[in-house]
Amino acid sequence: MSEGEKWIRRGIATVCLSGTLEDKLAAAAAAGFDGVEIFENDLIASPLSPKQVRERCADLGLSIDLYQPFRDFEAVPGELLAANLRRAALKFDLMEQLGADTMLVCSSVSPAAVDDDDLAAEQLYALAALAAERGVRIAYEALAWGRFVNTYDHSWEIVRRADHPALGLCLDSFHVLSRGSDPAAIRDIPGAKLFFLQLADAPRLEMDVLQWSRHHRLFPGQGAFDLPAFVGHVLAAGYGGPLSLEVFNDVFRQADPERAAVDAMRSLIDLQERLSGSGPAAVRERVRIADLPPAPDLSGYAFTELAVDEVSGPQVAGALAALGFTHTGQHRSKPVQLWQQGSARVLLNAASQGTGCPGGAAVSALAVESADPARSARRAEALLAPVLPRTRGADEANLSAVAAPDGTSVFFCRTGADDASSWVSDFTTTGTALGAGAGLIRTDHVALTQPFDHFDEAALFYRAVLGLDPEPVTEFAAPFGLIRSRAVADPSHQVRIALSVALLRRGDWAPGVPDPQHISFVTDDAIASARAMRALGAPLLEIPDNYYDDLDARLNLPADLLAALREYSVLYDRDEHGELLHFYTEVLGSRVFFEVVQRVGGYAGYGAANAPVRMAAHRRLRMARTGSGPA
Ligand SMILES: O=C(O)c1ccc(O)c(O)c1
Ligand SMILES: [Mg+2]
Repeated sequence: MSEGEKWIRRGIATVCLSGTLEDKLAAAAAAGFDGVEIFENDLIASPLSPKQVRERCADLGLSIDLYQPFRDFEAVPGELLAANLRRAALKFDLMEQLGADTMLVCSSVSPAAVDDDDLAAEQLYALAALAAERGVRIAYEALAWGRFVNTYDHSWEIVRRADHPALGLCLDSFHVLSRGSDPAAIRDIPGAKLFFLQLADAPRLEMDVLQWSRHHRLFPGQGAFDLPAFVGHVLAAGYGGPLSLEVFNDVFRQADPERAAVDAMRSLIDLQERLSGSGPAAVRERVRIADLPPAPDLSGYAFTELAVDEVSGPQVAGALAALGFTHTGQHRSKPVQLWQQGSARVLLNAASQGTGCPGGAAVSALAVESADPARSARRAEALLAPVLPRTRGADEANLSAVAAPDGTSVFFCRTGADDASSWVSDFTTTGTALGAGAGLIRTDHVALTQPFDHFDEAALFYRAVLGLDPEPVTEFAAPFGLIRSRAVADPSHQVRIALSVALLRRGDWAPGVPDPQHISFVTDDAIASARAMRALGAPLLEIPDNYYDDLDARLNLPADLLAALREYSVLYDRDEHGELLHFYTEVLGSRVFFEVVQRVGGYAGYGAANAPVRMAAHRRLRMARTGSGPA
């Protein structure tokens, strides 16, 4: 077997990407794909002749793995068959010029089709015979909404009956998994009959399957389907073609194609890593990516960094002091302060440009404690994370950082090490964190609102780059629109990142905090921390009485607990594992605030049920401050 055949090839359908055919091909090549599926409409709209497209692809190092889709062919009355075969013959001419040897035929949705498997098989045989004369293969795909053929086992039954060497199957994970078919039986199909494999993930939705497919597909790892298991079956059956993405998604179709293609490639690298972890050795070897180091264990946050300016800097510093933090260090060469309490560390960086607006503050970086920071950085690069250029003094730590899709820098550190990954020696000591402060122990999570167009990309990025596990998507009704959130966390829950997004693009009426972000710290006694912080003058967020009356009605908490929660404006939630007591500060600068959480008995969530109350409280304060509305 040659090197070229040993490693599985990666492809992408042009329909996944935005722009003209030329834009799409350039983007696919730049992201490192080996091949493309050419979507017919992209070709039709292109000024390039099929031969020129072939040349363009060759120049870009792309093979044309599939021409698609050819629709409404099979099981029609005789007079229509002739027309369909003529249509196919002309497409075979085109494919010859393109240099594409496989044509996708989707199961018919035509009102002219009849429910007759023998007729479908007979006509597909005729098509395959014509194709074979032209050196072309037919890959028959059951659309989930096909009129009579809408499951993979049915499409296989027809292909099996037709029994022509130029006729095989195209399996599309969306069509198989959206219908709830058991993919395990794919293993029983001869590998040589699996001509093509299209991959798409999707969120679990209860809706019409065609709408679901045409608008909501996602790249593997971004949705709810078990793609590693699915692909595992297909490879175990002996499929030898590419892993090819076919994702119809409203957002991706409007996104910068170069960026979307990178997101797509990252999804395949991640999928290959998952596949290489189990299954037969021969399959594992084919999908393995040699230069992708496994994710090192993470043991927590080294620090989080806020970009501040001369207005927000002192305001945030004052708030941190009142939360019991100590200003323990000053950067040797930059206007960066280190604040610490327990192992919770916050940097205030007045040098970066990233505050968003005058007087604003924003999360500019998060730094994780990695068992092997250099390996973490190599992994991030292998997953196509943009490596950030760094300016640093001669003897300062050489921390590598990458940029997440939302612009946040991600650093890999080992705070206790005596090498470059320990960043603390870049700071001169300005104070010592004495005692317990106000009881904060470490950072619990960082919550980042994502740009609408990059939510799914960001979740996959953080998950794959940092080796985190996704938590279920939750959605809740908030005062200014629905919010979707999804957290990702390492297996031991030392690093949690909570991502959220408004379900629709925001309009102009956006009176809430725009794109809020917060950093959450752990206490083991929320009431005591709130009391201590209040005594220090911390700007804690007040929660209205209605909230506590409702808590009482819903949960019947012990009276003294309820009274303490109410007195200190501490919120409460419960899940099947335990309880959450948590409270917030006011917004500092334009969008950032802090949270304190006490997780009791393994509570796993983030208090989403309370987020609307928090949002309304923040809005009330904002209006009171700016004098532009009722308090
Ligand atoms: O939505 C469609 O029409 C369509 C076309 C081609 C495909 O491969 C597919 O999965 C869906
Ligand atoms: Mg398909």
